[in-house]
Amino acid sequence: MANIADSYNGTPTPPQYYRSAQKIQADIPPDPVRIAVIGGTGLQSLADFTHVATLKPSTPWGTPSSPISILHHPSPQTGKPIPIAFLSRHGLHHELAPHEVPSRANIAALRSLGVRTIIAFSAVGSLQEDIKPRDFVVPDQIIDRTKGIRPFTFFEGGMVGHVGFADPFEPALATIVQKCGHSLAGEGVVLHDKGTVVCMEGPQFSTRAESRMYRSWGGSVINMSALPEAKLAKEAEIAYQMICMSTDYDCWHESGDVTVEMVMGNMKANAENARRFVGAVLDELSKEEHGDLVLAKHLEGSMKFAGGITAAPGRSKEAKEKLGWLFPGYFD
Ligand SMILES: CSC[C@H]1O[C@H](OP(=O)(O)O)[C@H](O)[C@@H]1O
Ligand SMILES: Nc1ncnc2[nH]cnc12
Repeated sequence: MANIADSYNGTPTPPQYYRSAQKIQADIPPDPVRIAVIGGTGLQSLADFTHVATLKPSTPWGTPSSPISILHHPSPQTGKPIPIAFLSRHGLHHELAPHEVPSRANIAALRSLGVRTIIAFSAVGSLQEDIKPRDFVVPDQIIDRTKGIRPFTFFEGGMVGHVGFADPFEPALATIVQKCGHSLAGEGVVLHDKGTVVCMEGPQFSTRAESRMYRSWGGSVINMSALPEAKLAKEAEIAYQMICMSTDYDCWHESGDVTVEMVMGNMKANAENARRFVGAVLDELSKEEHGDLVLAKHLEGSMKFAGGITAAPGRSKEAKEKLGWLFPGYFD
């Protein structure tokens, strides 16, 4: 049996060992974890939930951005605790720049725990007058303006995979998120049901010419985090939806250029609404009627075919081992 040291020595830990190898503070809840929240800028923890364990998993793609907290969320129907995984995208202290976020390790680690649904939070700049600072947006599309310097696929080095990415977010999850957001209108949550998120490389903010160009392209909001996270979630057969909170008008707007103080100030001022929003979404996802969606049944097995294009003689041993870790039994 693997021991706790395996979490630290860089050895990829097979998913089946996580219960024994990666417990740090307490026993892992007996149920597999199906739902994860990835917190972004200004949302580095979910304080209102009961913390039951902290995991430090290792994967063939390295270690995640932060320890993974396992939280208990009481089911609104049965009161039974539902385990939720929480990961802080930029680390516990925001020490990782957008291009340094180990997205493959994050997504692989979450999948290995059993996660099949991710709600990802992001602080964004607004590219549209009607999306005001502190408004929320449920994006349905992405424009990729990253520069190819972030590892963006699990399928490489001897195993090729091509997955559909026409809808980068999960429409059924978006519907739930929209309903929950609107239910909080009385608490001051303003929600835009759709939007295109431009994902830029950063870490510098855009030039004014770029910001104006993104507006002319139909961009609604801009961040530095939607990719490769959304692509990797898709490859990992995980239903993924981002919730964006506008923190500024980017630099196209006459009100002034974006600064970190502005982003953090608006994020902090609206943190309570962000937490309420996430809580409402978790309440809804915990309902039995969403069981199949939360398990992403509709995505299950899709990579067996999308990732099986490389004929057996062309598959490298290393790629097979890594992908076998992520998808046990798919490519044997
Ligand atoms: C601190 S402003 C730029 C930073 O904020 C957003 O982070 P996240 O998406 O993780 O909330 C944006 O993507 C940039 O990484
Ligand atoms: N204006 C902006 N550009 C890119 N990412 C952001 N995150 C928050 N505001 C942003």
